[in-house]
Amino acid sequence: MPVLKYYYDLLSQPSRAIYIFLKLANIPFQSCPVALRTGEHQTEDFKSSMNRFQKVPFIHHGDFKLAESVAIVRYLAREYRDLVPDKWYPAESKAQARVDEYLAWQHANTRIPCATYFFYKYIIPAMTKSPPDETELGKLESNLVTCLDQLEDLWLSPASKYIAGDSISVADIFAACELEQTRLASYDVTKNRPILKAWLERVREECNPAYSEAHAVLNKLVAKKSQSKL
Ligand SMILES: N[C@@H](CCC(=O)N[C@@H](CS)C(=O)NCC(=O)O)C(=O)O
Repeated sequence: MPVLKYYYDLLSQPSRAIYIFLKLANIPFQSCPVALRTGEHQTEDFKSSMNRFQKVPFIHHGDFKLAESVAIVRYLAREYRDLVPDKWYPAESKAQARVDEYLAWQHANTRIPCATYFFYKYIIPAMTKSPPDETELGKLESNLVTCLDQLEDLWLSPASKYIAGDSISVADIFAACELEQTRLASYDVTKNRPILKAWLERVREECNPAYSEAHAVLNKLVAKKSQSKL
């Protein structure tokens, strides 16, 4: 098996998801951090030699280069089938299809609402040094609320312990990493949401210590932000 190089930034939600998966599956990899904040991904050289989409996460597996977190997780689950515990991406057709159903759904229905809210409330004000437009922020918050309602109503309720059923899978890792990002925008996704809160606690616990390791930088920034408000 060729060396697996993993390129990521732990402040990126899909980067954390793949990082946690690699750790939980005991897949050996060479760690290749990319600091998005320095813009190192924006050069022509990066585009031609590293990742043509100029985003993280991505992998180089020998000569093979692959981007897009969902494609990466599926590829790794196939390539390292002997290492990866089945629960993370089940081999059985229908169980795998249920995980895939969420991975397809989440792009538009979890990632976009969470990431857009985070970007508008946290990144843009940090860049422009001015507060976000309240009307626009209200619209984005309402999209986020819809996303959380749907996670509870369509995926976790009434009896589903995890996103894809009774067993934890990569679907839960992807969802949790997106939701965690909103803490930086001072949004508590678990407030008045006992189902989501219990699920998130289960996921954190079952994915530790990899989960905490992946979220350490984000947790530090959240703590710094709340201290600056005191
Ligand atoms: N659909 C892609 C999304 C990748 C993505 O949007 N990455 C962001 C960080 S979360 C990025 O690299 N942004 C840098 C930029 O757009 O300049 C995936 O799932 O891997």
